[in-house]
Amino acid sequence: MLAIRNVSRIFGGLVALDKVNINIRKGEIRGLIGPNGSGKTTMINVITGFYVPSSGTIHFNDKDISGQSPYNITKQGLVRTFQNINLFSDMTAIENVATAYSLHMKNNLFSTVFNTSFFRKEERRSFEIAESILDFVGLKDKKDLRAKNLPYGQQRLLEIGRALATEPRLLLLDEPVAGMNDQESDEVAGLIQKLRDNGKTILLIEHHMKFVMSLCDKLTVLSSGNVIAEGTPREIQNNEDVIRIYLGKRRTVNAAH
Ligand SMILES: Nc1ncnc2c1ncn2[C@@H]1O[C@H](COP(=O)(O)OP(=O)(O)OP(=O)(O)O)[C@@H](O)[C@H]1O
Repeated sequence: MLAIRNVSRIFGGLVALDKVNINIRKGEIRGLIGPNGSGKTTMINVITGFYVPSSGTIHFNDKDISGQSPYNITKQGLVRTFQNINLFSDMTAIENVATAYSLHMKNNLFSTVFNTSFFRKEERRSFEIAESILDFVGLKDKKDLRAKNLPYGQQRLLEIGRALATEPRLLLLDEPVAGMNDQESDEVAGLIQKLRDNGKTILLIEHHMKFVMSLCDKLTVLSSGNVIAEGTPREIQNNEDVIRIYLGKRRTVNAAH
């Protein structure tokens, strides 16, 4: 579904990604891990069009998307969430999701300005869809609360809800459980599994080892812009190179976090 071939990204003299190859199959949950500064965020930014690759290609469903704008890439079903909360804080939960859906559907200016019956119908539909998405992410009973009044974990769930409103086929989650307690991260893990069961493909960056090890089908490990290992969580836990790069922090990858 996603084929990253020989992708490099250079900032000045710094090689943030060095001829990276990654292939992601439809329906898998892939984790991208690696120490700070190893190139994970740069990889997501390159995939989603926020950065243009210095060289190499990215194909999504067999189509070359390298260097396309983030807007165009999102429209094709490759959608991301951000490390930091990125909600309309004064809007309610349902408004946040409905807005994301409407923007995705792009009501034309004419119908918006003149408030035609078409627009009113579309608006009703966007709220119906938003409600079903909130139900899916477990926030239906919070739909009328302002985003800023939700606890942190629920704000992150709402962000995933906003991403779902743009009808992704491949969802990229940037540190989805950063700062969450165990119960909150279990909820996110359950949601990601449910997404996969509904036909989505997931690529996630996460430092929380227990989370990625229990959730992901396969892991790709970056170190200094290079893929140093790829395999099942069990294979990665036993990989000498991976254990070595994590040794500075903890004794084994398995024990981390
Ligand atoms: N816009 C930029 N300009 C210059 N250097 C950058 C830029 N973005 C990233 N880098 C550098 O590229 C390297 C990879 O950074 P990146 O943020 O992708 O790593 P990361 O694995 O996501 O780290 P973390 O886990 O801390 O988020 C780092 O050395 C970083 O300083």
